[in-house]
Amino acid sequence: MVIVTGNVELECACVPAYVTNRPPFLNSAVRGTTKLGPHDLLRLLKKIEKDLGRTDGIRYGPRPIDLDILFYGKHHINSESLTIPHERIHKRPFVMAPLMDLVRTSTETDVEASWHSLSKCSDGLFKIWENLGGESLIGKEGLRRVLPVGDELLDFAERTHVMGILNLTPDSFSDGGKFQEVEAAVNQVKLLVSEGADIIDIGAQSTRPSARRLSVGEELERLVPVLDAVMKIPEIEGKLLSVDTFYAEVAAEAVSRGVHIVNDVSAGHLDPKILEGVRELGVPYIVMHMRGDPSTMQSDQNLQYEDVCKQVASELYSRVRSAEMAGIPLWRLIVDPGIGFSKDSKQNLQLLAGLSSVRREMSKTSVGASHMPMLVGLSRKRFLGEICNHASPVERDPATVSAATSAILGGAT
Ligand SMILES: Nc1ncnc2c1ncn2[C@@H]1O[C@H](COP(=O)(O)OP(=O)(O)OP(=O)(O)O)[C@@H](O)[C@H]1O
Ligand SMILES: Nc1nc2c(c(=O)[nH]1)N=C(CO)CN2
Repeated sequence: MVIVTGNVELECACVPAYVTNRPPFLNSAVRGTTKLGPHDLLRLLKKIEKDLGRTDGIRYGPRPIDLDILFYGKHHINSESLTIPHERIHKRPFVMAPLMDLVRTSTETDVEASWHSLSKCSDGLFKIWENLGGESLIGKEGLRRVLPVGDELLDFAERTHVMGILNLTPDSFSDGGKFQEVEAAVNQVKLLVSEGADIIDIGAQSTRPSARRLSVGEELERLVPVLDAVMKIPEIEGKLLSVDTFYAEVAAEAVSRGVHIVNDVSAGHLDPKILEGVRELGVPYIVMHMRGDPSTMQSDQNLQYEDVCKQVASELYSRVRSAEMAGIPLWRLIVDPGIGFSKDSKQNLQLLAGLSSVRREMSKTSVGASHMPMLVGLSRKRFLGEICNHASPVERDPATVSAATSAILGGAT
């Protein structure tokens, strides 16, 4: 397992260290496995830098890309051309920040444990990060956590973004049937944009428990004409589009037609090709929590939780990990607790009221997972009516209802 860090020149991201009269840089870190030895890996990185236009220039000076090896397994290397761990990790917040997102809190493997012991501080990487200023540095001194999407770098910490939902499903439980006609769908998108939507999510497959599963061909037949028409309207300029699909082929077709984000309610479970497909597409991926599939998600077994927040957090994290292992970097993932998917009304409320505890639970496994943008889909879900409905059979603990309501109103994500 190796960790490579890189930064590319950008219009806006982090203020660079060392040389300040150059444009800001986007910094990131990835972990992966390689058959290359450390020096061969360095040679490959140098070749990539060169292929991307880097020429020999001033040390620490401007460059289109810089790739460094931070760790290489448990190895400690000190040769003329290579020092591992990289000598300056501990001095650089812009390296430590993305590195911390990768390091798990419980060191599950010898290799990860060695990264802490090889670092220049006997208390390990977490202490180094804390000494530099830790999480308090984010948002200051030019250091921002961003999600690259389309031509933009979204800073989800800045404000809550609103997603408008367009269902092209005649059998959908909410607005089913209304927007089959392209024109009606386009008008609905215009309305959503005028009402403040930042992202438009288009789905052609119903995830209702009793819905018949559409084939790839059927889904595309519903989706493509609308998508093509929506892409042409001026109102969509500057907005993001996501496609709600669990099929790799639908995701690829939608992205080729201009969609920016793939929203997969199955988090990779329903089509074995989707994780790899999304990796190749290089777009953000919404990983939603659900047990089973839409036809089994509300079974008694799938509704069994001892602590819904804890279990959703840990099951969601394992999907995040699978996505990462399939090659989708953490910075492209958006997590979603899956309100209404394998949860009953009480569990939906507990989850909504406990969104911050979902994050806390995730941070116990991985610092990075706790910082991911979080999507919460509430639109017209049945349990919302039950919050207000006094005749509801749902057991309503007033504190839970009140916390859930403020989560909804306050944009807790
Ligand atoms: N862990 C490492 N990763 C990458 N390069 C390394 C490492 N250790 C030593 N080097 C050597 O450092 C040399 C200069 O690297 P590079 O051009 O990336 O420097 P820089 O970007 O100016 O500084 P820095 O690497 O501190 O960001 C490389 O040619 C390489 O031989
Ligand atoms: N990510 C995500 N996708 C969805 C959701 C949801 O809550 N989250 N709800 C849906 C139908 O209700 C359909 N699609």
